[in-house]
Amino acid sequence: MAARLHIYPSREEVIDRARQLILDKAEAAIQQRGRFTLALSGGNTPKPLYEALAQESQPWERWHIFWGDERFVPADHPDSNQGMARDAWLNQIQIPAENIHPLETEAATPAAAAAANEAHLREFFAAASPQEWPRFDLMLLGMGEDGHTASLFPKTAALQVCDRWVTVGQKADQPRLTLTIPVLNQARCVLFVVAGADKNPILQEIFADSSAVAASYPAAIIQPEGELLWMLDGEAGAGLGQNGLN
Ligand SMILES: O=C(O)[C@H](O)[C@@H](O)[C@H](O)[C@H](O)COP(=O)(O)O
Repeated sequence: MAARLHIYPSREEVIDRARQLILDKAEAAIQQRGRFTLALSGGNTPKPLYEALAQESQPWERWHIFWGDERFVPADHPDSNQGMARDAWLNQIQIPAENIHPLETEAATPAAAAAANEAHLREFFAAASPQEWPRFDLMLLGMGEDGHTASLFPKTAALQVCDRWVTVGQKADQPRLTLTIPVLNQARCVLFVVAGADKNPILQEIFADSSAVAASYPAAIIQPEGELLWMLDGEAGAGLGQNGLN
């Protein structure tokens, strides 16, 4: 499905629109399937979104929270994506502990952690065969200045992994855990939330350049069968047309 791109004047409005979209997707998923499976992104951009969600009144017992990626650090480490989302949101709401599915980093090595987390996901999604893929209701993603998303960094081996659900990403010398491209592309809806002028050059390449280089950026490789929505603030989206949301 083609990307729908919308550019909002301010970062605050992007966060508010993203919040509303998440609530809309949650309501629909719960009505249709009895639960809402949401995978979170890390970094700085989504923190105010998580803080806004902490103010909502929702049937949290129907929500299941996952992460698209995680730094290979303990949950109480300042770099932990899990830790950031718990502090900003999950510790403020009545959600059953078993509904929170972090990418655990307790294994001895990143590869062992990737395998252990994949086993948990396969059990949750009741995957009957190795060829099955999980279908998250909503995959929330950010994008780095280099075009990475989740912990899928340009020119890394993780981009070639197409037979696993979870693999090891590599940011320079920092190992990470990340869902793989096939898993991201299986999501019913992928929502990129990107803000700031520093992201504009790479967005110009991704959206205004049909070259193979632009298509090679990890964020550009995310082409789900379901919905693909980009929500940008004015700085990130400067010079880009918009074809999207009302
Ligand atoms: O673990 C992470 O850091 C994220 O999952 C990563 O993919 C993030 O979305 C981008 O790096 C953008 O980060 P900012 O929002 O901080 O710019």
